[in-house]
Amino acid sequence: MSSETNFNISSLGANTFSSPINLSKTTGDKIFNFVEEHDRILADVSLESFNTCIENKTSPACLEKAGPREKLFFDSKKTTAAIVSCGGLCPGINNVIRGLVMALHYFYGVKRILGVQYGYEGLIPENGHEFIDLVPDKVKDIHEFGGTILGSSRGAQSVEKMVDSLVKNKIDLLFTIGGDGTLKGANAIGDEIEKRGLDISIIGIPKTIDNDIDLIDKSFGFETSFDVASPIIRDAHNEATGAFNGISIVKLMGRDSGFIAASTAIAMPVVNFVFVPEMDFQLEGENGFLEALKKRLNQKRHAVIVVAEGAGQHLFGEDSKTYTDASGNIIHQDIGLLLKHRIKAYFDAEDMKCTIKYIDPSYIIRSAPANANDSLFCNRLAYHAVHGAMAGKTKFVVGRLNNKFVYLPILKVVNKRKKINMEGEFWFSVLQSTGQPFTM
Ligand SMILES: Nc1ncnc2c1ncn2[C@@H]1O[C@H](COP(=O)(O)OP(=O)(O)OP(=O)(O)O)[C@@H](O)[C@H]1O
Ligand SMILES: O=P(O)(O)OC[C@H]1O[C@](O)(CO)[C@@H](O)[C@@H]1O
Repeated sequence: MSSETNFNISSLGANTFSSPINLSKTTGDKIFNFVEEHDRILADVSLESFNTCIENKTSPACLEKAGPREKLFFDSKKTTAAIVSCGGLCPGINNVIRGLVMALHYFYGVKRILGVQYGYEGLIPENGHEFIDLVPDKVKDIHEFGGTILGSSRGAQSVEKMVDSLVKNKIDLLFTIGGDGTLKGANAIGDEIEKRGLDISIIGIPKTIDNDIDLIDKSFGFETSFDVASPIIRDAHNEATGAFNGISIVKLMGRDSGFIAASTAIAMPVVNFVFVPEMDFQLEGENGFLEALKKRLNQKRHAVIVVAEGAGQHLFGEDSKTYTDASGNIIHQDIGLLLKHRIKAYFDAEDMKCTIKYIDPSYIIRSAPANANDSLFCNRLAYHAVHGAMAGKTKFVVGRLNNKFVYLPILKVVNKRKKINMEGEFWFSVLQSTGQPFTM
């Protein structure tokens, strides 16, 4: 940022709370200077020391605690904010949008807040998606609905054109709500802004139902996903017990990480087998899954199987064609259907009667409204995102880490995906709950 003007929030008169908040009490006396902060996090802290810092739960000195700052970089009277949501849907996006608008409007008095429609596409004028004016009245009830009132999209857009659009529309803050693709995009926009020497802040609010964003404790919407999946598993169990050798297969989302499938299995402990992308398993052979399933049916006469969409892709063979979406993400083949067919063929060959039901509730789960805990979480994320933005920070994400809300450089969380540790105690809890063999 070129200018070093610091606005003191109490002198802005922007606070509409009836009793003014004593910011120095809530923040301590630390005053952040935009340029120094930016350089310190992105240049001076190596990934290695950053990671050590994260592992050090007692005093993570290099992690910057989120929250209001005593001095602000942006003058709220002249500030324009924009919000964009990209990638797949996820419970809680509307809560985040609502939280951002409310915090910007009521806490800081930012009156010009623009909603960008249909993801990054909406920042390219040729696409013809108009901005929406976001005011408290417009967003006050949107937490009741799943999805995103702004719409979303996948697919590459010109970073230069997006920055041109930010400049043309006098946007000072861009809040991006999305997964690792969106965050990489946000960082690229931030780089272009830096190259041009502009005073625009780019903020990321990590969104993915898969919970695969690295470092942070959890992403919003994840908890709702297994909350919504749990009664579906209960019903799948009813289907399985309703037939002799009844088998229910439920496919849940999880492109690269199986957190939804694994967490659902623990939350609704009627699941007998879980398959996640992180695991290797065989269908055939003495120690393979089909033998284990036969054993289970002979003992209990029913079985419930939960499979993450990215699991078992090796079973399709190396020659099988892979498809990608508009953003280049792999679209996995239908593992639920493959399991159904292979199980049926196996038991036919064994001359063993069975009834198989295959249930795929993926999109129903993803488009649900946030549960209470996620609603609370989304609100907190939005609140902290606004404070970091108004203090002049850029190219950062807000997230909860070791139970504290912190600001992290975008680049640190998109380095790799978070995955289930197959040697870790979380996975052992899954094995304990399902009773499935350690290896198959
Ligand atoms: N390196 C990048 N530079 C610029 N834009 C990017 C980059 N990577 C991804 N994007 C853009 O970010 C947007 C969202 O990406 P993507 O479709 O992969 O979803 P996502 O944010 O990863 O969410 P989900 O977890 O639902 O997949 C797309 O418009 C995509 O083109
Ligand atoms: O079909 P869509 O909307 O492209 O999204 C599917 C993908 O979205 C995700 O939920 C990530 O947001 C993945 O688990 C899944 O592969």
